[in-house]
Amino acid sequence: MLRIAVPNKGSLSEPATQMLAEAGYRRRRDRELVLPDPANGVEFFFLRPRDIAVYVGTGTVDVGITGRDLLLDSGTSAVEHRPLGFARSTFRFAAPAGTVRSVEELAGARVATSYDVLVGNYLAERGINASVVHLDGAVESSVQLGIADAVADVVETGSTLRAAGLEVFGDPILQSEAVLIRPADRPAEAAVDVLDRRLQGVLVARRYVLMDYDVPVEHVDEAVAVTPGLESPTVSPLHDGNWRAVRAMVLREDANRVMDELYEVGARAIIVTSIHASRL
Ligand SMILES: Nc1ncnc2c1ncn2[C@@H]1O[C@H](COP(=O)(O)OP(=O)(O)OP(=O)(O)O)[C@@H](O)[C@H]1O
Ligand SMILES: O=P(O)(O)OC[C@H]1O[C@H](OP(=O)(O)OP(=O)(O)O)[C@H](O)[C@@H]1O
Ligand SMILES: [Mg+2]
Repeated sequence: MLRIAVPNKGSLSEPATQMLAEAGYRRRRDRELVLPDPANGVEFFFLRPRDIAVYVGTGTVDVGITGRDLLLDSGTSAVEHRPLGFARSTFRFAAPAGTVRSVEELAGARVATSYDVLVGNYLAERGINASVVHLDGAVESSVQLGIADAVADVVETGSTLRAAGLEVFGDPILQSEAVLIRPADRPAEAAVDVLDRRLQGVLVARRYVLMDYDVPVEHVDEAVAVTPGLESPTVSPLHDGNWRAVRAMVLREDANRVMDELYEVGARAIIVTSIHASRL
């Protein structure tokens, strides 16, 4: 039975649960901490997102979902197996407008963060001697309240920073997103491969749509060049021998541009459908 750690709270919890449900696993109904799913040969452990790398790093659980930032901050030996495409954020320094312009200027300053190891390593690698102030959350308030000169925190829309009168400076410390992690010293076992393929299937189903259209025989090559698909598009005969039907996968975000281009080359009856599940 594969043991899988899943965040029980916070920004990662709901999208992780949703993704696992779309991948065909049993969904958590209440606030259970352990959820066996024997039909799929797995057992879920709902843990604090910050603790997941600790469990996976020691091999207590086989695989887990957490944030890349949390993984790096954990200092454990767990490794990233695959990015999962949700909870995307950057991790950045910020300070009141005009007070700190570069990371080098943090020398001698107090930097508040919930990610001490990540920030400590980043500063140490650059030889910058700043003191790291640990806070559990609402880090953005620390400067106004006088216990820090700058912060290092998760930024998604930037609205929390703005509301606190802070501005980012320096390069992003990290681009983060939810990731599947596994122990460093253990090769991915077959059961992990199944989970991994299922999660990839969800990612593909979310990223792509299926496009069907009819096109005159003499324009098939031009149309197929617009929709090359993953391997190669399906081209089928129609009852009217002058036309062909084509089916191909297209990136969801490109769907309208692709439909415009297909129409230009003579395609008609262009239909887009969502992909419910996939296995590449
Ligand atoms: N606004 C956000 N947008 C995207 N990802 C976020 C956001 N806030 C936190 N995360 C991500 O969530 C993970 C942190 O989860 P955690 O549950 O510790 O904090 P949280 O989501 O802020 O929840 P809490 O309410 O407990 O503070 C990190 O990987 C972080 O990058
Ligand atoms: O750039 P934004 O879209 O504003 O999002 C970023 C904010 O979201 C998270 O905070 P959360 O609400 O989880 O509170 P916390 O600081 O107590 O964790 C994160 O810690 C940032 O503060
Ligand atoms: Mg938070």
